[in-house]
This record gives sequence, C-alpha cells and structure tokens, in this order.
Amino acid sequence: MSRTYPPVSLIGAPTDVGAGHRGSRMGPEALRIAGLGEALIKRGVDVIDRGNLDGPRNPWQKPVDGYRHLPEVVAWNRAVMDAVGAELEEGRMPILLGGDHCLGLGSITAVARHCRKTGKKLRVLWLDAHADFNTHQVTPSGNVHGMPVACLCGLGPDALTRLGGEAPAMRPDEIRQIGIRSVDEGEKRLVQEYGLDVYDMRYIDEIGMKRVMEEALEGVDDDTHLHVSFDVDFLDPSIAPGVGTTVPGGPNYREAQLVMEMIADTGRMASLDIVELNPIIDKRNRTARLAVDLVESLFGKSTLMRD
Ligand SMILES: NC(=[NH2+])NCCC[C@H](N)C(=O)O
Ligand SMILES: [Mn+2]
Repeated sequence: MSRTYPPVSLIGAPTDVGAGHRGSRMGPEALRIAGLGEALIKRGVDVIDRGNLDGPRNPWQKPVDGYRHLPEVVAWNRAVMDAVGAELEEGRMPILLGGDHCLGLGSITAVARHCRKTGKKLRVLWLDAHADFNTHQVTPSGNVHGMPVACLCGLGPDALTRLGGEAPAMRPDEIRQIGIRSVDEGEKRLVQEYGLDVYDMRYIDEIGMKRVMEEALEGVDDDTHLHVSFDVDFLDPSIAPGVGTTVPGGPNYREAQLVMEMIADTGRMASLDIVELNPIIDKRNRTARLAVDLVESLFGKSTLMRD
C-alpha cells in the first residue's frame, strides 16, 4: 500500500528539565545521526529540519512545592507549543524530537487547539511504560515528565494546564495509553478517577497487541487527527536500553512494529512526538536507530511480503 504523506517538519527540543536523569537533551542529535530525516526522505516524504528550539538550561535542583524546574518546564513547553502550532497552521506534520516527555504537554496543547479550530476529532495514542498522570501532591519525584497527561486533562498548575489559554486542553476520553507497566500509587487513583483508557502490559499479554490496537484505534475516521506520543521507554529495555526510566516487560520488537504498522494503516497520523531517548545511557546509538526503524513503519514501511 503506498500512501502520500503530508510534508513533515522536524523540531528539536534539546532539554531534560522534566526528567530525573540528564541526557535526553541530546535526543534530537542522536535521532538525526541515526538517520531520521534521510529515512523519511527515502519513504518519499517531504522533510524540513527546523533545527533546535532554544530554552533555559537545566538548573538541576530539588523539587519546589512538588515540582522540579517548573519555570524552565513552562518555558520549554511554550516554545514547543508555538513551534508545533506554526507547523500545523502551515499544513505540515510536526515531529517533535525530545527531549523528555514533559514536552508532550506543549505539543499536544498545540494539536488540541488546532483540532478545535479545524473541527477535527482528536485522538492521542500515548505509547509509554508510564501513565505520566502524577500531580505535585502524589509525585514520588517532582519530575514533570511524570505529569503531562494530568496537566493536559486540567490537573496541575495553571502555568501548565493553561499553556494554550483554555483548560483543560484535552478530555480524558481523547487519549489511549498503551504499554503501561509502571504507575505510582496515588497516580493510579487519579487515572481511575479520570477514567483513562489504559492498555497495560497485562491486558496486552492477555488479548494480544493486534486486538489492543484495534480497540485503541476504534472510532478513528477521516475527521480524526491522530497524534502519537512515543516515549521510547514504551519498548522493552532489552531492545531499547537508551532511556532514563526503564521498566522491564515492555513490547518486543515485533509487537512494537505491529503498533506502528497498524497506526500507519489508518492513514490518520498527523503529528508525532519522539521523547525520552537518552544517548548517554544508550549503547552505540542503537535505541535511536530502533526509534528511526519504528518511525519508518509509522510512514508505511512494511516488513510484510504481501505488499
Ligand atoms: N515520561 C517518563 N519517563 N515518565 C516517568 C515517570 C516516572 C514516575 N512515575 C514519576 O512520576 O517520577
Ligand atoms: Mn512518558
């Protein structure tokens, strides 16, 4: 099946202000060196690399009132929101090269606003080991990369929940979380209270990735803007060691490929985050190369013989 894709813009956001390990600030370069741009061009995609955004350095401080580096997190997310929003305005597909996952807030805030403006339905696929639904009261770490989904749903400080003006940026029923296997105690209660649709690893083990993806993509139609927020720690650490917060028991290579292929089949992906890649922890950039490999599948490169 060959499909034409909208023009893509790569946006680097070299920061780890939201993370508990430093190094994901080097993610954008590692993805470029692994050949992300070239791989997409090879797929026939029109690609512009917008280079890297600018923002405050990581002050590497302890939490203040339950948040680490909140002002810096706000500044980076504002820059991301503006950059992602500008690409969507131009009819381009933004691919955010993180950076840690706190940036999903800026990215998805821009996407949600674009959907409201254009009358599209929003569907977010959150591929992750973690639910990232903490608040400053329940967070075990104060790291804001554990909070973006809560903030998007209106739970968090005004500076983050109102990044795009109105709050909440998104409704809980607009997101599907896949690959989840590490949720903190207080976080779990909030996830249940907000009724998030979580496809955790136990469920994936029991019913299989194919059915999980069918369920997660149910209702995606021609009017849907599909946003994929791909936290690299979604993948099993045996194939993707280059992340700060590894959790064993993630999807294997084939399961991950199937996820990407089934997303590609919808033809509806219109924006993408690739986050949490930490080259400092990686081995010879293999996690970055795997991420590129999976992104190729998101753009229709199939491992099957039948097409
Ligand atoms: N995007 C991530 N890697 N999130 C990890 C979050 C880990 C933990 N739940 C915390 O809040 O500190
Ligand atoms: Mn995450």
